[in-house]
Amino acid sequence: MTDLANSSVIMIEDDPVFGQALVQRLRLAGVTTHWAQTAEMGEALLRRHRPHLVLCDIRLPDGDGEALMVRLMPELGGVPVVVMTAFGGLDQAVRLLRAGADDYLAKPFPAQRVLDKLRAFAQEDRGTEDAEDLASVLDPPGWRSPPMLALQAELERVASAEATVLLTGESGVGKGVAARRLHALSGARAVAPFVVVDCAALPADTAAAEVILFGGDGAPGLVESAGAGTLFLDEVSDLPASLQARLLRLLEERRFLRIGAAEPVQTRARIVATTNADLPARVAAGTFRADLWFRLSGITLVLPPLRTRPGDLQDLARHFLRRFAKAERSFADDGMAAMLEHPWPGNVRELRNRVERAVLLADAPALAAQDLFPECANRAAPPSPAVADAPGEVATRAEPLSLAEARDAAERAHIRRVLARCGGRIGDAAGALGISRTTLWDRMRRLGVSVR
Ligand SMILES: Nc1ncnc2c1ncn2[C@@H]1O[C@H](COP(=O)(O)OP(=O)(O)OP(=O)(O)O)[C@@H](O)[C@H]1O
Repeated sequence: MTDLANSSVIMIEDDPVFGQALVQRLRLAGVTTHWAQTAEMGEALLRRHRPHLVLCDIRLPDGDGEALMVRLMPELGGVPVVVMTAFGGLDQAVRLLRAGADDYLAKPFPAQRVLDKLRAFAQEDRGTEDAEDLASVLDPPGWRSPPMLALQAELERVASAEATVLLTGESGVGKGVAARRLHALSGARAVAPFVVVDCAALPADTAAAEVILFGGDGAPGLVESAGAGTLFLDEVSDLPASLQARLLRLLEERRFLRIGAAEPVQTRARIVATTNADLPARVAAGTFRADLWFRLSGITLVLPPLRTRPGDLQDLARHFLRRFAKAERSFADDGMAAMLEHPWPGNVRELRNRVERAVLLADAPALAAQDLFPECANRAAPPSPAVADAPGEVATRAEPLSLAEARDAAERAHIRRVLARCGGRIGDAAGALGISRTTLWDRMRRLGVSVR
């Protein structure tokens, strides 16, 4: 991935001027950049996307970037985190490095430094799974059931048209994958860009959002960057009212105005939007424009929930197992039975996360129900294995653990398990844990874990 066209960054930065300049520069380099201006928005973005790099400012209007990162880093699965500090924030940056962040940049810094880091991290092969997911766009696993074959046929039918397509379905069901599949099927369009607009993450400030979408100050926006490709409006129901009007005009006239420009620009991009919200209900409630809904929903394709596709579930589970397991692993009979019974409220995303976690935590080669659904095992036989693994210190105490103690105990137990699985080899364990060797040593020292 030294070519940055397939890479993505989530940036959490509240300074509109610095943030916008950086976003534009990264996007010009072909990096898909999601920008959150608050800690809350950043957390929402990180729960939905696995970027190749997280850039996080330390001071945010609604909280502390340090606390946010310390809380989320364990869930990021090895995605590198680079902290941005203003003058005077060095102490916090150092604390974050100790807590597992990968690097820091002291502001102001040129955008090129971020691009260099992206390349360097990519060479360390610490990228995330989304790029691999893209590879499966040509033949998506778990698209064999009758409803998915019907969806595939519909995508093929509408692929070469220009018409706007709306993809609906529950969260995590694979709407993003379907949008990429549509793009890949669309002939000449497939070699043009596929540009993602994360509608939920556009800045609340309309002018700033308009610059990102339509461009300004001589720089193109996302609509223009899509060229003759696909403009993918993810979670379009989250588009603020002011931007709904601009989008409607774009759909009707196929033209837009760069901010501050006099001449409109024509777009040849095809628009594909997704939503997991009930848009007609939003229209009825007056929070989504009826005319925009009408324009968007001409061709609406619905992705069925995973619980209605048991055959696909098995295919997908095996796909994720192959992807996350380095050694030979399988599903135990009770593991597969439990998966077939589970209602999968988080759909394919939940399945992916459960298999990934089970591969890392389970000791036996065959993943059992308790590895895939540890919350059920814990309910049946408290205390949790993670806590019981930390002898004396916590398991025998009568009063409840503080959050920090519980986190340390779980982390300590997990590091011990992974180290044991890797035969005590620090490099392998760090790789499996998605952290650097230095970070692992540091954590082991702090948590009192030794290599036996
Ligand atoms: N058929 C598939 N093969 C491999 N991975 C898949 C497949 N379908 C979905 N995924 C993975 O599941 C996760 C969720 O998929 P995706 O983002 O497309 O869902 P979504 O319906 O757009 O979710 P949301 O509405 O929450 O944005 C992603 O990591 C995606 O790569």
